[in-house]
Amino acid sequence: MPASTKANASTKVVNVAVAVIYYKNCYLLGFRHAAQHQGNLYEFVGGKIEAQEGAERALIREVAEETGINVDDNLMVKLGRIHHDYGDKQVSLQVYQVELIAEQYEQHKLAEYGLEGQALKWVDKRALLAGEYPLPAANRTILQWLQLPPAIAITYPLAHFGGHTDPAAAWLAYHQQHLLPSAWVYVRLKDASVSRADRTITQLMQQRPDIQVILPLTDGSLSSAEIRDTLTSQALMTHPSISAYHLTHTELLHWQHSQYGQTAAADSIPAGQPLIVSCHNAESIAAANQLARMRIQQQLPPVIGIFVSPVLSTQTHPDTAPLGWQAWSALTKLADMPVIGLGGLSPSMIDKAKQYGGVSVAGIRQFL
Ligand SMILES: Nc1nc2c([nH]c(=O)n2[C@H]2C[C@H](O)[C@@H](COP(=O)(O)OP(=O)(O)OP(=O)(O)O)O2)c(=O)[nH]1
Repeated sequence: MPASTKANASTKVVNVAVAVIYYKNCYLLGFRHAAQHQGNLYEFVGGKIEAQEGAERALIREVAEETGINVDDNLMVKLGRIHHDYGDKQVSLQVYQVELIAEQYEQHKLAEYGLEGQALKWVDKRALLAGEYPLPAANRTILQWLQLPPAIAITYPLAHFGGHTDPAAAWLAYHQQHLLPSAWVYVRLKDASVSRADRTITQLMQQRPDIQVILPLTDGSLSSAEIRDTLTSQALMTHPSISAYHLTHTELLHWQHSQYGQTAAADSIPAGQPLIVSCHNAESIAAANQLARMRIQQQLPPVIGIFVSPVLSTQTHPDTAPLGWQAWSALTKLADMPVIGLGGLSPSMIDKAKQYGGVSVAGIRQFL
């Protein structure tokens, strides 16, 4: 093959549809043949998207061809899109979660081989996420996405306890008591006093070591650098329950603009933890996609989700017009990472959120 043709072949991006098939806590993996690209590794069922074929159609076809499972009528929820450069091949994975119904699982749970002779294995979610099954490098991001729970609680702003003699103590007592066991919690006070925010958040994490914490990049009105110096003090930085850092819509757009000039905002984003970002429109989702691509390229922990809000009207933002489910659903389609519904929702609305393209729901009052 002439060198130029070889170079073109290696830069051509292969579009792949990937199905994360599961029933309850059991996830289906295939095993790639030694001779295949990324051979001798486990994989989620999937394959190349053909010309003129959409990702979802390709997925239905590949799942049927490889496993015999007909997922035509199953709900598919898009998790995201990953561009990965393996050096010898570039792939763009379009990843969907496909939940089987009991009958489908019963029918296929004992199959040890797929229709193409490949080994199949149903594995426990915990073992999968713990990395017990070696997968291609691009799948690291998928495993991080799968950590997201169906519901995320958000703490009340400190001002909510403004009537108390010691609002921080009241905030702490309330959340210490009301957070559900092992809950994922976006812990923020929306308070201008950085030292108070730091102290109060640390206390909550000490009192409730079971919770998984999403920390604000900033809290109150101080600059990213100041809060990071305080919030990422040794004790907090190394706390095992920090699941992610959160960027507000404003911080995200600030990051995007700083890409082309001063880099202070870019530098203020922690490199060691996954991120969750707030978006309200197509522009900020495009910025979140850009940030997500950069994190993958730099092999940093990924953007594991975005809050897209407000889905419905809320008491906290009575003047903001809600998106409504249809417009929210249109926005979920633009995102290259899992979407979390926020605004006027309750944990019981998770099924509705999935039907409209999200993977989780979040909120304050209904989630505490
Ligand atoms: N099916 C699947 N492919 C994955 C995953 N992760 C990942 O990086 N890939 C990559 C490996 C391959 O380069 C590509 C999948 O393409 P494929 O399975 O249709 O293609 P292949 O090269 O193995 O097969 P072929 O050319 O012989 O048809 O995507 C995954 O979880 N599932």
